[in-house]
Amino acid sequence: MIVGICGGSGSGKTTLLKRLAAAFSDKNPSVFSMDNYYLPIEKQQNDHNGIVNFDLPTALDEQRLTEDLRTLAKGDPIEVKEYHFNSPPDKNVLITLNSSELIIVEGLFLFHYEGVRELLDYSIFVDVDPVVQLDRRLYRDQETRGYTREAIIYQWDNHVLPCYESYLHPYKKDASFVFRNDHRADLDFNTLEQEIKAKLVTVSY
Ligand SMILES: Nc1ncnc2c1ncn2[C@@H]1O[C@H](COP(=O)(O)OP(=O)(O)OP(=O)(O)O)[C@@H](O)[C@H]1O
Ligand SMILES: O=C(CO)[C@H](O)[C@H](O)COP(=O)(O)O
Repeated sequence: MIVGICGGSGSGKTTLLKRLAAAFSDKNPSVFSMDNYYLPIEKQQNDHNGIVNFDLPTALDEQRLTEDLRTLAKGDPIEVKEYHFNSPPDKNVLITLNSSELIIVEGLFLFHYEGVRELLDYSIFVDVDPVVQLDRRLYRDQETRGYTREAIIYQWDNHVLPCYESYLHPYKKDASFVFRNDHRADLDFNTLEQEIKAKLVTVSY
């Protein structure tokens, strides 16, 4: 069974993925991020001001992501290069990921990529106030990426928000579960866990 976690930047996709992986540790789930499929910087598109826009579906290798998910769904292992924003592509570590009866993947464009969407047995949309998301992004990008506040706000207004409107929000209504990642997160997590448990009984590869 493949569970896909989608949601805006800083909404809490990775946090939810880790929490689900821990809750279903008895299944030894395969977990990974769409971020591993970012194309190298020279293949990224610039906006009208010459600033790289990482928030476009073309920023990633959609075909390879789709093929890898298909391979995992068949029960075969895949090899992926783990993506780290600040490290050059040749420094990214190649890891082998074994398949499992439970595969959990997170990423911005999972629902937008049609081939990926069709492979998902269960889809989760992580929903949180955009003000909170921007706060988290300001913290992350200043602390770990060394961006200025001005650069982060520019990216937010010109790349991240338009991306949300075009490639994320339209799919929210069709998600199997909308996870409210605020004071209701624990409540929603309990419901979500039960739903996935029930679904696991009906879906198997
Ligand atoms: N329910 C929550 N309460 C408080 N903080 C949270 C919650 N969920 C996530 N966070 C925090 O918000 C930040 C972003 O979360 P996370 O990394 O999971 O988001 P993401 O959608 O994967 O985005 P990114 O790829 O930018 O990290 C992290 O610092 C995480 O610890
Ligand atoms: O920073 C980026 C890629 O590294 C992109 O701008 C994207 O918005 C990140 O999304 P997320 O916060 O969900 O990883």
